[in-house]
Order: sequence, then C-alpha cells, then structure tokens
Amino acid sequence: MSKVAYLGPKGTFSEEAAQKFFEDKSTEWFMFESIQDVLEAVSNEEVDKCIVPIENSIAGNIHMTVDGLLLYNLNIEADLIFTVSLHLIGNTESDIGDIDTVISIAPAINQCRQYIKSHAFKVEYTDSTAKAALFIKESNILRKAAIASKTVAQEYGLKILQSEVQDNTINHTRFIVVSKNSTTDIEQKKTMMLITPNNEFPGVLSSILNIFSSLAINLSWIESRPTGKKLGTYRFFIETEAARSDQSMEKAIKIIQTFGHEVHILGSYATTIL
Ligand SMILES: O=C(O)C(=O)C[C@]1(C(=O)O)C=C[C@@H](O)C=C1
Repeated sequence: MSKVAYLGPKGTFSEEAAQKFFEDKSTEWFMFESIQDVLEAVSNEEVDKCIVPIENSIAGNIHMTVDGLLLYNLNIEADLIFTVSLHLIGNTESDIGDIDTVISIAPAINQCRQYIKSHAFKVEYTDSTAKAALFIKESNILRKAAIASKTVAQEYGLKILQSEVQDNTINHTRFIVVSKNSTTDIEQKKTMMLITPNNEFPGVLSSILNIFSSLAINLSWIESRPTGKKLGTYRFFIETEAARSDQSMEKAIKIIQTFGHEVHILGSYATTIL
C-alpha cells in the first residue's frame, strides 16, 4: 500500500483529483495544511508520493509547487488534468447581497479576478479552498464567502450563493504526482527537465530552445525561476513532448551539456485526463 499526501482539509480539489487518480490502487492518505508541507512530507519520506497542482489554465503556474520541486529535488512520475468549477459559498442564512469579502487559496482567487472585481469584493487568502469553506462554517459570518468546490459546500452543509464564478467556464488544473526517487519509465511520452545555464549571455534561452526546435522536439511547458543569487539570472524548467529514451532527446541533452549548461531530469511520464 503506498502512502500518498495531498493538500487538506477534506474537500479540496487536490483530494478529488487524488482519489480519482489513485482509485484502483490501495492507498493510505495523508493530508497537510499547505502545498509546501505536502512536498516536504515526500522529501522527509513521511509518505511515498504526493499529488500537487502545478498550473491552471486561467491563473497560470503555481510557483509554490515549482519552487518546492527545486527546494526538495523531487521527481515527477505522472501528470493529470482535472476540471475545476469554482463557486461562491456562504453560510445557509447568507445571501449574495450580504457578501463583501471572499476567501480562498491564491490560485483559486486568481481564477476569479474579473468576477471579484465586478463585485468589488475584498480578498482574504487561506492555504486551500476547503480551509476557506471550513472557516465560513465555523465562524458563522454572513458577509464573507469562500471560493471553493460544490463538493465542499455539500460536505460542510454550506450554501452556494453563486455557481461557476471563474473567469472562463473552461477551467483546468494540471496536477503532478511527485516522489523522492526516480521510479519513472523513461519510455513515457513527456520529459520534464531543469536547465541551469552555465553563464548568462545574450540569447542563452533562445540558444537552448533552438536545440529542441532543430531536433523537432515540441515543448509543452516552460517556466523560468530566479537562481536566487543575482537579479536577472534564471533556471529554466522545460517539458518536452518526447520520452527521455528518444534518440532526439538523448541528442538534445548532450548538445545542451556540451554548451556547459546543467541538465537535471525531473521525470518522464504520460498525461492522464481525469
Ligand atoms: O485549494 C484546493 O482545493 C486545492 O486543491 C489547490 C488548488 C490550487 O492551488 O490550484 C487546486 C486546484 C484549483 O486550481 C484550486 C486550488
């Protein structure tokens, strides 16, 4: 039985995604209060793996996860796409007209920016959508509402004041399954790598990208994060639509290394659409 961690409390999107993804496997679940704590639990070997959000189709990349991958030097073994619907959730005696403040985790708030602005709501942040809903329930406040899932409204006996409040009806979050050690099958279809340039010169990123394009390797995701050493210096996460074992990938990695850049492979995996 594998031990799997995700962001709690009960009723988060992470929980829904985890239970769907691992439904056929024998799993012992562990909940943590923040995305960083979830990743740390894998690093400390308190659990075997975890499932965390990495990007959203409206709000973009979730830096807490990207930075956690760097900090704890973890491995990605799968990714999955999950449909997200966000709702304005209040106490049963609350009405939409009573609301002046919304509460949620930053990525969920960022998925509803236009809606929040159009109502001139104030914003308060929590560590998860479910934590926001739990706060609404426990505080019994009528003028605040959580932005969270339908499941959480049902689980905590709260009222949906307005449904589908995200800025686009089509809304997907990509989650990754993360473990401490590399367990991945290098035959899988995508590969995530971290490239640290050996020095900064004009066009360093474009020279790296040209290597992939000249070998006809499509890129599915790219993110730059600061090295933390000097302003304007970055490391690049690059996800390719090619397996680690593809000849063209072997070649690309060799050429990049010949330039003196460091290449660290975080995993090879295939996407699951839930
Ligand atoms: O707070 C939750 O319910 C989560 O599982 C986190 C999270 C995120 O941080 O992106 C996951 C999916 C949705 O995009 C909204 C929130």
